[in-house]
Amino acid sequence: MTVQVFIDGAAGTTGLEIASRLGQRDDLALITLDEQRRKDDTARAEALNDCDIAVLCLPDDAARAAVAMIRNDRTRVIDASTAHRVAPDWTYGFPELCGRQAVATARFLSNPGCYPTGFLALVAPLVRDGVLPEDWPITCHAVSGYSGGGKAMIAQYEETAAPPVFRAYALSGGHKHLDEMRVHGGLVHAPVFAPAVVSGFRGMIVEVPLALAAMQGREHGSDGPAVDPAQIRASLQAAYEGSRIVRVAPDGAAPAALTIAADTPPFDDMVLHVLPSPDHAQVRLVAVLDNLGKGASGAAVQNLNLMAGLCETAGLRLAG
Ligand SMILES: NC(=O)C1=CN([C@@H]2O[C@H](COP(=O)(O)OP(=O)(O)OC[C@H]3O[C@@H](n4cnc5c(N)ncnc54)[C@H](OP(=O)(O)O)[C@@H]3O)[C@@H](O)[C@H]2O)C=CC1
Ligand SMILES: CC(=O)N[C@@H](CCC(=O)OP(=O)(O)O)C(=O)O
Repeated sequence: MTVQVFIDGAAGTTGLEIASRLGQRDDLALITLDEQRRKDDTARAEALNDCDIAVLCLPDDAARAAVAMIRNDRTRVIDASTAHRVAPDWTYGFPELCGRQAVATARFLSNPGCYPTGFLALVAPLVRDGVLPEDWPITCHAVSGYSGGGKAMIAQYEETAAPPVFRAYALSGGHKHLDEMRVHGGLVHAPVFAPAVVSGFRGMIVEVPLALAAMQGREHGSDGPAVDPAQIRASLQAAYEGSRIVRVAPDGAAPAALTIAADTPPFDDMVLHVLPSPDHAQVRLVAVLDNLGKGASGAAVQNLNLMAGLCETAGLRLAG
């Protein structure tokens, strides 16, 4: 039987990219609402209750309201918003970290945030494997394309004469992703999070620098085992072994730069770099991903495929 999918918020940035990924598929049928009805609650409630899987690409409050409109015990939900990411009765939709089976059987699934996807891919396996203590003081620097801010930010960048080329924000802390990073990272403390937006459309670089030597001999005890970049690499390689989506860049000389081209097409893979200093006293962990690929829309399609029992990567634009 063909799986019926309804994208609530299909005219938005994330929704459009999901629809374009699903457009050529014949194993799924899309329920669509025209421009006049896409924000009509009666039409939305009908679609939400008629579909097998609803993908919510809405602001947080609208996503909560959409879930409340579901009156049956059958419709399954993938929520791309922040609303349910640390809710205890929701499954966190990061199959490489939380398990494909958990995703495949989820009724209510929360799609990870874009920055947390890069952050958690780098940090969660290390904490889980005991390579990093759960109370390590972690910092995360990240740079996103402006599509990360949705339609409103796209308009700011594309309809303003001279938008900023670089915009650091969340300067007083309190970013909406902090809880998600802490909880799913297995961390005691939320990271110090320093995000920025640049004037390219898509893509993001998320970095977690670790001062390995500086931390030895402090609260973790001078006799404690040193954290070595080789252990970090081994933990990440084991976590993503066999994944076609998340991979660890080969060991060797660090690239001169990590870049995302201004006109880069959508991409769904995420590459993790382990970049130690020559003396291994420091390491920079860096994730390169598309905020609208593994950071949102591609991840939603991956989760949808697992939930519907379809090929995990069908419909994702994967290189190879
Ligand atoms: N952009 C990104 O890179 C990422 C986004 N997300 C999350 O995905 C969600 C959607 O984000 P994004 O696509 O960027 O946002 P957009 O603003 O681009 O799209 C949101 C869409 O939801 C529609 N909408 C708002 N309220 C309602 C409502 N009550 N009923 C029906 N439709 C409604 C909007 O309508 P209208 O067109 O009229 O404004 C718009 O089309 C957000 O929660 C965001 O946090 C997650 C990861 C990354
Ligand atoms: C560039 C930009 O503004 N990014 C957004 C995060 C992207 C997003 O919409 O958040 P989710 O990934 O949680 O859905 C922000 O920092 O609030």
